Amino acid sequence: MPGSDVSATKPVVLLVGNPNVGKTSLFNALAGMRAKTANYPGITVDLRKAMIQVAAVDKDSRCQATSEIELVDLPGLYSMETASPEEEVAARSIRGEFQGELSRLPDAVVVVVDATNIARTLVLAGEILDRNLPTIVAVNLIDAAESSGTEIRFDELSEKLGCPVIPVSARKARGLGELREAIYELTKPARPLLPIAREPCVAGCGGCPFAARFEWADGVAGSSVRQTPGKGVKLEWLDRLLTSQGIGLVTLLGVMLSVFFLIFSLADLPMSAIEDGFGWAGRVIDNLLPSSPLATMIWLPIATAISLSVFAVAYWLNETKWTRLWASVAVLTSLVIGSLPLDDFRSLAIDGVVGGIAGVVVFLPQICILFFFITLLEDSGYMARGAFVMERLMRRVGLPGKAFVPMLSAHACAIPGIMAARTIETWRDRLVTILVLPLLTCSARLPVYVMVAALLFGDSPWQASLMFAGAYLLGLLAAFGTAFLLKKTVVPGEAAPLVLELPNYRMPSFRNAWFTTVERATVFLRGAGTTILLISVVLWALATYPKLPEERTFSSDKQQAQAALEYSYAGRCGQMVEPIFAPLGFDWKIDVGIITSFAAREVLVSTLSIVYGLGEDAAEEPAGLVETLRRQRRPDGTLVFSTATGLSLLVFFVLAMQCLPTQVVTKRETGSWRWAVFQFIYMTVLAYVAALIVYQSLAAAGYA
Ligand SMILES: Nc1nc2c(ncn2[C@@H]2O[C@H](COP(=O)(O)OP(=O)(O)OP(=O)(O)O)[C@@H](O)[C@H]2O)c(=O)[nH]1
Ligand SMILES: [Mg+2]
Repeated sequence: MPGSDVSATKPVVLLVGNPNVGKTSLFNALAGMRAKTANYPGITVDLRKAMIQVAAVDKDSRCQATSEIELVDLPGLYSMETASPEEEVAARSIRGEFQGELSRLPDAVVVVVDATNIARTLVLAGEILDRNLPTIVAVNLIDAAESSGTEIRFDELSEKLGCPVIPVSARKARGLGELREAIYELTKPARPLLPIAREPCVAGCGGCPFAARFEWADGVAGSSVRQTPGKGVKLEWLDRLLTSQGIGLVTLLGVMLSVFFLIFSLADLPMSAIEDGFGWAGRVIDNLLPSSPLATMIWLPIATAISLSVFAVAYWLNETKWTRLWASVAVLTSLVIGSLPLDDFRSLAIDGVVGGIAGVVVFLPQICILFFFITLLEDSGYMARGAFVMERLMRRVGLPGKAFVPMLSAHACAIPGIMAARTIETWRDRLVTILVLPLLTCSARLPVYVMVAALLFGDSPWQASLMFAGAYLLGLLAAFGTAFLLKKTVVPGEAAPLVLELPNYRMPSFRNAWFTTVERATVFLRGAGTTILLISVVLWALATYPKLPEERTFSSDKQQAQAALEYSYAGRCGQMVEPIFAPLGFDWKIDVGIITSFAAREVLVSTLSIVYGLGEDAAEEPAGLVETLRRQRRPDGTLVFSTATGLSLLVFFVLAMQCLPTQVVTKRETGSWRWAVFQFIYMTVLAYVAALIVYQSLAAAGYA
């Protein structure tokens, strides 16, 4: 957790409010952080802390006085009478009962309310004010309120509430200085005790306290908020359409299809630029390494010299502690350089390292474009309408409505999705959600989808995006089908419905979309530079050694390269499992990719890049991954990547469980390996059978 090295003596200030009022956005703006925000409720499920400076001009001394406070972002809650675990996290912190670091009453509470919906979001403020904690009300989203013609008299509001009221806009960074000042005043050491000039918010109600609170909030809002007639945009008709069973579903499909179309029409240019870049890097390395026979002879002493100097630098680096990791990498590299003959080293650098990394990184543009648009959609409020449409279908198959947010996160990666399933109250609902989440398309599958789309439908962005949408849909249908089967067999029961308040439409923030995209890209590149790089080097070694005996001769270089590949460990291994995957249309080189991709799915593309790259004739014009794959032929002369094989490979990757970290998290969240093993067997068998059906039926129809 960021900033957890917090001293207990600093004042603790809580950010409290209804879900989706912009608490996390305000937290990010005040603390300079980038925690996840989105325009639907239930994004924050745990508390998050940061130390921030608050300051004010001291009235007596007339100097700027500063102090440090601990700001805590909480999950949203509607009332102190909580309904779900994440609301309970927030309520306990307010009551000062939270075990661990927050085990005392907060020094101040900032209640965040939504300027576009004051009456509803003030209800909680009333409840907090009745607790007599030092409170500030921050009216957020004033930018949105202004543009919809809502006028708020903040002085009057402050008088009615009996506490400071600060208008802010987390998005536009307005009012942050005033808020900091107000926090400073409330938390400064010698703070005078403020008399409470306010009637308790539920005074005089003999009946239902909830009704009284709503009435009170309506009264306060009614007297201090004015709506300019005709200015606010009423979009109820749109919501009726977007959440209806028919049009809503069609719209959701259309929106997703358009995003996929954008991916394929925009990514072409950056993708070929990256491909060219790696091609250029390969040529540079090739030219840098000496190639004359004499140089080959003296390579060993040169390599030893390079190796020793790298080692010396590594040793020196090791003295400073933080570079130990890099020093070990350098030592390892120096050993490899020193021990390889020149030609092998050339192949390792060009085919193994550059080829392996290039195979994955070329798909970066697609991933960036996807996340950019999805974040914009989330922020606009549209995704919450999508949730509404999906919720009805989900409940029918036994998935709880609350599974929607985990399902949305699982489209980046199953692991945060499984963790987000913690918000689901009942064990049955949580288990079903956890078991089906890995079937949804995570970003590790994207390179495989894009590769197949480029192979089969390289010239038609429309067909490519349809295929893409089909793959997403297949994952979703498989998840629904599995949930339904589970409901009928292993974990029977009815799922709980979701009470979801539709958030207002908001102008999406490009800044937020940009940062989310950069974050996803960084995760992806870090993977390419570490895991994928390591696997690529190991795979290169397995596909290169043992070498063909010298005495064997071949009629062409291409034949020799093929024979060498078949003779290697990877080749033998691939040929051994060939009979298992042959009915799915895979040749033994794809099988090597299937085996390595159980480490991480995207390793398939780097593996294919290396294995097919090594089998190429060195004299032939080098090509990018997709072009290389497209020209591969089987021994009988037919294309390896026919429509049947391509789609069978795609289906296998949509459905197979090929992610060890996810399994570990499933084990942790369900408390036993039983469910992780169940998930693995179930998904792998499903993937095999589905790919088998796809290949055999397409082959029968003449597409093999
Ligand atoms: N226009 C505008 N939008 C804002 C502002 N503050 C937040 N938002 C948007 O409101 C949405 C919700 O923001 P969050 O910060 O995730 O809200 P939250 O209160 O933390 O939500 P939960 O964690 O789900 O309770 C996001 O789409 C934000 O971009 C603002 O000042 N102006
Ligand atoms: Mg939040």
